[in-house]
Amino acid sequence: MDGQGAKRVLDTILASKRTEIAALLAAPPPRTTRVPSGGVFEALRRPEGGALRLLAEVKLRSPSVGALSSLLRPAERAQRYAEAGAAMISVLVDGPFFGGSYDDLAACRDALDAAFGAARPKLLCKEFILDPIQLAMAAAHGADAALLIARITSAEALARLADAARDLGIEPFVEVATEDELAAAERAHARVLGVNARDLDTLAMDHARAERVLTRADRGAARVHLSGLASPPDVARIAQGPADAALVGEALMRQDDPGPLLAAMVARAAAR
Ligand SMILES: O=P(O)(O)OC[C@@H](O)[C@@H](O)c1c[nH]c2ccccc12
Repeated sequence: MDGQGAKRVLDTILASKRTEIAALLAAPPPRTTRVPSGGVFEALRRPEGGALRLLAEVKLRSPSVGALSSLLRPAERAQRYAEAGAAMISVLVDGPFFGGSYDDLAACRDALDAAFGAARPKLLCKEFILDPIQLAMAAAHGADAALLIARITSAEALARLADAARDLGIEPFVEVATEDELAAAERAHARVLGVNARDLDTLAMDHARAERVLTRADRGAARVHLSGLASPPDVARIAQGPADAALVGEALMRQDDPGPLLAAMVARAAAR
């Protein structure tokens, strides 16, 4: 896909979200017994001399690569990720473009609670969030954190969404790609920052830009490298840099059994 095609996809996704939001607002508010756990910042923060934390993603497909492995159901996959040492599991809940759902998130949460109790990895709800109703859905379906993408909102809206997330007890996980977006994230008081090496408008990968933005980010934040990591040596390279944590999606989603690859990545996350 070229840059213009990618931009059109993002615009199409956002238009579809506005329709979904209208439907969510018209429906009865979500009810739940699931409670966010807190502790997301601490789970992602790398102690001095400690290992890079790893986040593993459940993403059944994506607009740029198409279908990925769906042999394991999301909840089974989340358990493999937890067994292999993921600090956090990111679940795509967008349906039309990424093949996910809020029910997938809830199934992951319930399976992890049953298998690991309080020692379970944290859960990140990944969605294109434009309205607080999506945050309420994330919390009701078991998220501990929700992705807020600086690229798709104004700085003011980003700060309001971050406050709304905190009011629900979930951690705003703010994704940025550029220095301007970083400034907006910092104004929203984000303490968990994801720096996407892939530009959402063009889909172009730029690891040098990601490292630069990560280096400029507040050292008090948990700083997460997002996208483009394919192998244990890629993880070892990020572990040498400024990031506290790194997120891996597609490479794990190409595996019918992601356990061995994630375990090998965790083993290479140690040294700085
Ligand atoms: O599959 P990759 O290259 O490992 O990247 C994962 C993750 O960063 C990517 O899925 C992502 C980052 N930001 C997003 C926003 C929406 C949807 C998806 C994403």
